[in-house]
Amino acid sequence: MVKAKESIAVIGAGSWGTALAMVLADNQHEVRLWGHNPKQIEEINQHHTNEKYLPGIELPKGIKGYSSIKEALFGIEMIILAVPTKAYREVLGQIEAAHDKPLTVVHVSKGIEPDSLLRISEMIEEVSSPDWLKDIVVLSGPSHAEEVSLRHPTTVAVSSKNMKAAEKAQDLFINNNFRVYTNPDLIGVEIGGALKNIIALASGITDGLGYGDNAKAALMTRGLAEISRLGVAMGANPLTFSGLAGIGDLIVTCTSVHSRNWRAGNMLGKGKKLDEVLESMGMVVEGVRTTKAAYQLARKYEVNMPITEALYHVLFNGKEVKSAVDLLMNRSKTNEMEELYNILDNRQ
Ligand SMILES: NC(=O)C1=CN([C@@H]2O[C@H](COP(=O)(O)OP(=O)(O)OC[C@H]3O[C@@H](n4cnc5c(N)ncnc54)[C@H](OP(=O)(O)O)[C@@H]3O)[C@@H](O)[C@H]2O)C=CC1
Ligand SMILES: O=C(CO)COP(=O)(O)O
Repeated sequence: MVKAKESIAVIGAGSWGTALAMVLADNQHEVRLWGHNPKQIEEINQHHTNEKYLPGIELPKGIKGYSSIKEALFGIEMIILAVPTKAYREVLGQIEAAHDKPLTVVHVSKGIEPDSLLRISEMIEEVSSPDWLKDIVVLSGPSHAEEVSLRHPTTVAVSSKNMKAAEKAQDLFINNNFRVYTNPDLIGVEIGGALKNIIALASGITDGLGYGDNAKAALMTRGLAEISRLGVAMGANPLTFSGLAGIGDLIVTCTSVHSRNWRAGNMLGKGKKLDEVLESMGMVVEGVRTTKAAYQLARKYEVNMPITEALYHVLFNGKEVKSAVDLLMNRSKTNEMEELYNILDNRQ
């Protein structure tokens, strides 16, 4: 596949920003990786490594680190936004002040903002002036940075209100190891990627409690049911949840030791306190804030989300993990498919 060489700025030099910079550099694009830690940028430029976030990985020489966002954005028309959700407003403010040309933003983060209850693309739209923001694309799917950086086969989906912009992102990233699909359901792709982290935390907890595969399969299946219920109430296409940004990402995050959400949950299940767990991680655990946001969204849309609710009480109200599981198992009996039938009836 012959591709046009582009100049692209990756904003955020953590694990995911760095792994995606590698994919773009492998595709021969000029890649500027911006991070706010000058020492880390020096390491990227001098040693071609990012040891804190991708230990043992040699970065392609085509990646150049930048600690000045103004320099990183000079002449640039496409950025990849790869910072934690909670940093978006601050970083978008810096981009607005430093941009050179109108930008297409490909966001690759997985979260929902608590209280405002905005999806990431909505937050970008709210914060950014149309003077500099051209299009917003989301890239999401089952993709641990550690495996992408080893060039192991990975599949993701891209979506946007403007599918031409999504197709452009597909062309920039796709290669023999990194297969990119388009999906026109922006809401579903963002909701699936964000909410699977809640179920990954819960799966880590049941693993930490010593429960087995039955418990995890139950969480994943019933978790997907409640993610779909909320997503559909918010306007998503139910089919998206059986795709890469839905079940795909749920599987990879609930079953992999690479997942920071699973690992954090595992420590909670073993009896550690949330504060000490988050301190020991050294990387973002998006599922914690997303649990709060999803709990609030469930109330707003009057959708039943028992796993999210149980986890919310564990994380924010000091509920014991074991009693949260007992509570879930002792809910009043129900028909597995009832709510699905209701959703389908309402859509006719
Ligand atoms: N890692 C993965 O496998 C995947 C992650 N994602 C998503 O990508 C997003 C980013 O995650 P990931 O890269 O893993 O997170 P990491 O914790 O690995 O890295 C986060 C990066 O963002 C930087 N950062 C934090 N706050 C700011 C700020 N205010 N201004 C500038 N930079 C900031 C951090 O800098 P510092 O080092 O100074 O803290 C760090 O470089 C998340 O939403 C995550 O869910 C999606 C798919 C896969
Ligand atoms: O989103 C991811 C894989 O698709 C990464 O998950 P964690 O943030 O839990 O590591």
